[in-house]
Amino acid sequence: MAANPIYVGLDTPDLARAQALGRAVAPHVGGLKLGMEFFMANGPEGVRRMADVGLPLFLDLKLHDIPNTVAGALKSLSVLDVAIVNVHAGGGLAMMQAARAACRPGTKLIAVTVLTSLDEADLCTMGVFGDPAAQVHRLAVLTREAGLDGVVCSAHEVARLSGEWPAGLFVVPGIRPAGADIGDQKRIMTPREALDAGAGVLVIGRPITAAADPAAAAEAIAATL
Ligand SMILES: O=c1ccn([C@@H]2O[C@H](COP(=O)(O)O)[C@@H](O)[C@H]2O)c(=O)[nH]1
Repeated sequence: MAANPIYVGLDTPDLARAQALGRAVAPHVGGLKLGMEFFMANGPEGVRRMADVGLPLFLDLKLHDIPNTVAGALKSLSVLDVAIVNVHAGGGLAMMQAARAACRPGTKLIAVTVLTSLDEADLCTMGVFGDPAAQVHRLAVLTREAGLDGVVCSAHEVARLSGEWPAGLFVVPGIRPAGADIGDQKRIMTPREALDAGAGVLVIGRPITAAADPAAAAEAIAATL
């Protein structure tokens, strides 16, 4: 999608910190990802302020509700010129179709399949049995049927999905440079491996934002790609 596939996850409620981080890493990345933590604190105006950094924005709100409600949320968000927005594929086909119809033209609409913080044992506790890859695949097929532009998945599933859906956008979190702290992520891969597997966007948060020098961390990761 982007020449530089790195989107930095700015998980902070602090607008000034998000702006400072965004400006610091801007020369080394392709976009910025704003999630619930940022949006709950700063709202649409915060997103507009982050647009001033001059990079494409991924608004990672993971909308998940009945079709009418998700469509309404996307209509409200359509005042924002963001590159990517998302819903949860677990909301079902009708919800994703309603989201597609309501999404601002020009904004890529993608769906989260199985969170990268979940492994096979976690899925088992929710009554989903077997390798996460099977559930990711089921939800990606549903997402494509609904007419969305791509999915969020881990790097472990992206090779199969990108082979079957050549035009799809594959956004991959759970990215960890070798030796980095894993934190709460479970299905991880290095930036280089994820890119080679078929990722279009690499979502990288703490390995960059928690580094002593975020710009240097972003530059070092970009140099591996
Ligand atoms: O399955 C998913 C979907 C979204 N995320 C988001 O990506 C970043 C990852 O941050 P790290 O600090 O690199 O772990 C974070 O904002 C998540 O909300 C995800 O990790 N997995």
